[in-house]
Amino acid sequence: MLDLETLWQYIRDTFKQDFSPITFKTWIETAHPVHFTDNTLVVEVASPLHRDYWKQSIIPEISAKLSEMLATTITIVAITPDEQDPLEKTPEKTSVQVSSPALPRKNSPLNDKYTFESFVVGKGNQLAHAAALAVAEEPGLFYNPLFFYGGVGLGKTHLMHAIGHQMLQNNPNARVKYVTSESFANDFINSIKSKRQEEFRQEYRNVDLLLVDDIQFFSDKVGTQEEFFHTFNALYDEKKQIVLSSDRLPNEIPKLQQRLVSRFKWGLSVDITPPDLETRIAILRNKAEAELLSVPDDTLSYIAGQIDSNIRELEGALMRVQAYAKMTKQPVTTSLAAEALQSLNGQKAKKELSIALIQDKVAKYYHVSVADLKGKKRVKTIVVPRQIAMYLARELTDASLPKIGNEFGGKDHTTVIHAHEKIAEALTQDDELKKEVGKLRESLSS
Ligand SMILES: Nc1ncnc2c1ncn2[C@@H]1O[C@H](COP(=O)(O)OP(=O)(O)OP(=O)(O)O)[C@@H](O)[C@H]1O
Repeated sequence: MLDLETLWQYIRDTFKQDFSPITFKTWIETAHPVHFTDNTLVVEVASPLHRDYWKQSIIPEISAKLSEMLATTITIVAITPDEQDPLEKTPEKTSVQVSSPALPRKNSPLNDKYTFESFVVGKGNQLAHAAALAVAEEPGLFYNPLFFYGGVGLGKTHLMHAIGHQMLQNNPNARVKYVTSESFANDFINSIKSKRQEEFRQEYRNVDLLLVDDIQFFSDKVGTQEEFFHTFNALYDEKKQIVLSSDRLPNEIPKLQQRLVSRFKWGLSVDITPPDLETRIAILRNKAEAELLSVPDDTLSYIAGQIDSNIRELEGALMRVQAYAKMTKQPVTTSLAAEALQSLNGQKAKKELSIALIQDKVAKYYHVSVADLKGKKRVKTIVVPRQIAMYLARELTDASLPKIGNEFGGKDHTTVIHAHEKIAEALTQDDELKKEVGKLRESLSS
């Protein structure tokens, strides 16, 4: 049976790919599903302007897509917050639906697409995948907490949802809660404002599995960290499974309390690194199959060769090729893919010269962390890579000196000038350094 949450998630997923990010953000992200009864979906939109646009443009698109995919007609009605929900027959219902706004999200639903079945295992994520599966099968037993870390768009969220799905499949009564760290923080703050802290605690502590995504956003949030510390302890003591994700290791998250850092290390921390070409091709093939697209193998290889770090971008590229083929009414071929991705490559080239990328490459090359490059440590093993990264940022980007200083943890522009001079000078004398910087330059321009 199709329910409101599943249907809405489906609509969001589909249109996130079909619409441009700005369209998606403006029209879909601002809307909320209200009711789904008798094949009629009521959606609350932000304003009369939104409603009119929905009527004219969004509803016909969604309806067409839904009837194609579900082989049934779904009527969609858009209303503004001031308008009466047409499906609401009794006043009592109002109080059920529009309960106090204090704790708006009870349970962020899991994304149906993010399962173990749809996850392609390769070198970069093998360990993370195995740990995820172990935790899903035996929650609270092996690795508690399980901590995923790694770059953007590499499948951390996907694996977290997969754990949730698997656990529910094994035990449909399991209480699974997935939130981003920001939702956790918002819920916590709202609970204080509305004096519902007890309710908040019940919600977060009476679960069998708590998944908290992107916990790097806890940095700086002192009160939230305090509350999370107690949530963590309560769950841990009850042997309930905790799974966390971040773009870096716990001890690299700025301003994360030491006691949280040490607790996060109690279990297993496992990183996810960018997939190799073979894995990228396999991911694309899976995606093409799931979306019922027919894409020749050499075209999949071509697309996989174009984007080598972020799987979200990789999937986006495939969708772009598909949309381009549809628009120009041509079959998907490698040359068509090359045409479709041309502008993307332009953007990529620009992005390759971003300071963040320079920092990333330099950090990896010298086996230090990006946090160290941005930090204040004065040991030589960090100072030299930091100065090299600043030098390259000055040489290879158009960024101003203050901007570069800012990107290095808020340093003064004179520090950047000093670093640049120092390395420029050293390069005239030190052949080894010259070689290293040459290699870095090369890797940044490839
Ligand atoms: N191994 C994989 N197999 C199939 N799909 C994958 C794999 N890894 C990532 N994806 C897909 O790539 C997209 C991005 O993944 P996800 O959102 O999980 O990344 P993330 O690491 O959580 O990123 P962020 O740091 O931005 O939160 C998703 O659509 C996901 O399904």
